[in-house]
Amino acid sequence: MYLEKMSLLDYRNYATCDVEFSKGVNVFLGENAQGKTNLMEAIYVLAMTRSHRTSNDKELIAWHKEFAKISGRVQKKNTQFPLEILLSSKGKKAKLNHLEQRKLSEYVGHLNVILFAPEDLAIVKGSPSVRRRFIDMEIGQISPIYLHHLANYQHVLKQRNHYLKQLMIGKRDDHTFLEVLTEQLSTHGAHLLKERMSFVKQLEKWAAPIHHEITQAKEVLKISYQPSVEATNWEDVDQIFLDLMTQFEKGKKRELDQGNTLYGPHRDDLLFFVNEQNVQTYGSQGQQRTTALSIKLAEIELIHDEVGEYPILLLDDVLSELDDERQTHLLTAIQDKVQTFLTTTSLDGIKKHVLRQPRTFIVTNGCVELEDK
Ligand SMILES: Nc1ncnc2c1ncn2[C@@H]1O[C@H](COP(=O)(O)OP(=O)(O)OP(=O)(O)O)[C@@H](O)[C@H]1O
Repeated sequence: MYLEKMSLLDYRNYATCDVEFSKGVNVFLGENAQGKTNLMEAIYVLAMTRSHRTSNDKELIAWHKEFAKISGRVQKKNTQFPLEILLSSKGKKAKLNHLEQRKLSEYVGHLNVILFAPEDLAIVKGSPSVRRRFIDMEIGQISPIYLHHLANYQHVLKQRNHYLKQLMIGKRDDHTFLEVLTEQLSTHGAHLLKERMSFVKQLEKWAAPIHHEITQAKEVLKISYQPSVEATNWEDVDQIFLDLMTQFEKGKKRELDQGNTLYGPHRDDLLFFVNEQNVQTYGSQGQQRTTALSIKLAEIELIHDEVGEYPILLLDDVLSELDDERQTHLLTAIQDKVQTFLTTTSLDGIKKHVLRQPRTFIVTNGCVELEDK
């Protein structure tokens, strides 16, 4: 799949902008703070309905404006369609084929995107919440039902935490409602866990050989999901539900003492091991970078496997951060099959010969122009 064109209206520092992209490599070249990342972000929002940089949609609207619009046209093997996102202080609307989608989860997944930015090192180095968000965003792209369970899980979790606090401070003493919430949480939680376990297995299947190759067979990458609840069979959603319920029963006193939900997918983590050592704790900066790169490249293959088409790839400010070998590996892996967008302040540090006929855009103060050849 590829994004044929995109238009912006009052998006960040763009008043208006219309760009037609190449199916291959697109380069956004410009000085600092001109709007290169804003363009990448707009593509990401068009695909995912939310930014990778902020959870506050108001920041995306140009200063002193009421609303912002991003529209684009997607080409797939057998179909093509327009997408549109409208952002306003009242909320956002997502249109697929000019029709507003009632649920954002029904919109997400029509344009698949993988973003690789320097912050992605946090998937390896950062806190468990970063990794949980990563898993949720990536599975959400290939499974709308996952997003449905996730939204419900988060809603019930909030309610349950609030109710546990009220029980803790003695404002309530009826445990029947807690049981109802526990059952609902376990229902949605079981679906999340089943999908996460299967996703992590797939991710490892694709990432391990890529990592092996980038490190010239020196390193073996393993990825392990760390659940806060033990289940007897991760492929059986009913069994996971029962195991969650059992854990809540066992841990009831602890939860009531702390007024908080202590088990379930919102407490889980993902660990990366290189040659059997936890790369977050013991890995060098280089090993952590390679791990992040392997994961991103694996995701491209994973989406292709699930969806039948390659996603588009956004490389925000990462190419110059990679050494020659990793750069070559990345660019060769995507060549001719993945539509790629990359930002840079200079093409100097970039292996231009590997980039076959890129389309270069000059970005200056919220304006995008095709480079004169
Ligand atoms: N809501 C907004 N309205 C208007 N301008 C905004 C808004 N949000 C950010 N900006 C402006 O966008 C510019 C930053 O753009 P962006 O983050 O895309 O920079 P960049 O070209 O990627 O730079 P760098 O190379 O430093 O990463 C800044 O000048 C900032 O003031």
